[in-house]
Amino acid sequence: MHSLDPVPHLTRVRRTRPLVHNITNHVAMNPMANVLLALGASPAMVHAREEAAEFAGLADALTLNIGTLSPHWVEAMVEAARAASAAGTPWVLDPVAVGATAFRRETAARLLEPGPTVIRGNASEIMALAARGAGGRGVDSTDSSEAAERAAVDLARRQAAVVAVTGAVDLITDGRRLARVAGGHALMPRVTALGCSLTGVVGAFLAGAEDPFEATAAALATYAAAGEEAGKRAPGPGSFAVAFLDALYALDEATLADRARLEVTDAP
Ligand SMILES: Nc1ncnc2c1ncn2[C@@H]1O[C@H](COP(=O)(O)OP(=O)(O)OP(=O)(O)O)[C@@H](O)[C@H]1O
Ligand SMILES: Cc1ncsc1CCO
Ligand SMILES: [Mg+2]
Repeated sequence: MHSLDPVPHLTRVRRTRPLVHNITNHVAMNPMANVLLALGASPAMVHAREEAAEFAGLADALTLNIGTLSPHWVEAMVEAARAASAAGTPWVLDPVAVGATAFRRETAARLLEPGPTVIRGNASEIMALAARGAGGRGVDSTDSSEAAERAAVDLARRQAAVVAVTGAVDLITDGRRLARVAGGHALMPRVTALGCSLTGVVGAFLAGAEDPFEATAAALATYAAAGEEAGKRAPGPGSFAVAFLDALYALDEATLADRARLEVTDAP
C-alpha cells in the first residue's frame, strides 16, 4: 500500500488558478465552467478550428470531450491535442459513449494518437475503448468500475497514460499503480455532465503537477468529498447540482483530509 495525500494538490490548484481549455459537449459547457470556477480554476471553452490549436498552446491544461461531436469540432480537437502534446501541456480525453457509434470510435482512435495524459470515462466507456470495440448503450454506464479494472490497466499500459474509471468507486491507474476512491453520492450520476465536469477538474489538477497519476487521484478524491458534502443537504438532483457547486467552493483542506477515502496498491 502506497500513501497519497490529495490536500497539497488542491492547495496547488487554488494557488495557481490554472487556465483550463475545454472542448466539451453542448450539454456540459455551462456546468463544467461553473464547476471549474467553484474549484478555483479558470475555464475557457474554445472550440473553433481557427483558434483551438493556438489556444491550447496558451493554456495550462486541455480537455477534450466527444459527447456531441460534429466534423468541424473533431478537426479542432485533433489540432488542439497535437498542439498540447507538442507544447508538453497535459491533456485529458473524455470518450463519451465511445462504444455507441463508428464516428465516436474513429474519433477516439484519432485522439489517442497524440497521446492524452489522462483518459477519464465511466466503466462502459473505458471497456469499449480498451477493446477497441462497441459497448455501452449511450452516455450512461451500464457496468461497474470494478468490471473495468482489467480494461483500465491494459489501456493505461497500451497508451502510456493514466486511466480513470468513475462510478460508485473510482479507479485510477497508470498501469503500475492502482488507486481506489470511495465516497461521492448516488445522486451524482443523476445530474448530467457531472462526469464531463470532473474531466475539467482533472485538467486543473494536472496543471503544474509532477505525477499525473497522483494529481488525477487527488482530483477524484476532491470531487468525491464535495459530492458527499452536497448529498447531506440535497433531497434530489436539482438541488444537488447547486449544492455540489457550493460544496466544491467551500471544501477546505481539513474536510478533504478527513473525508478522502483513497487507497493505492500495485496494479494487477
Ligand atoms: N453510485 C455512485 N455513488 C457515488 N458516486 C458516484 C456514483 N456514480 C458516479 N459517481 C461519481 O459521479 C462522478 C461522475 O461519474 P460518472 O461515472 O457518473 O461519469 P459520467 O458517466 O461520465 O457522467 P456524465 O457523462 O453524465 O458527465 C464521479 O465523481 C463518480 O465518482
Ligand atoms: C446527455 C449527453 N448527451 C451527449 S453528451 C451528454 C452529457 C453527459 O455525458
Ligand atoms: Mg461521461
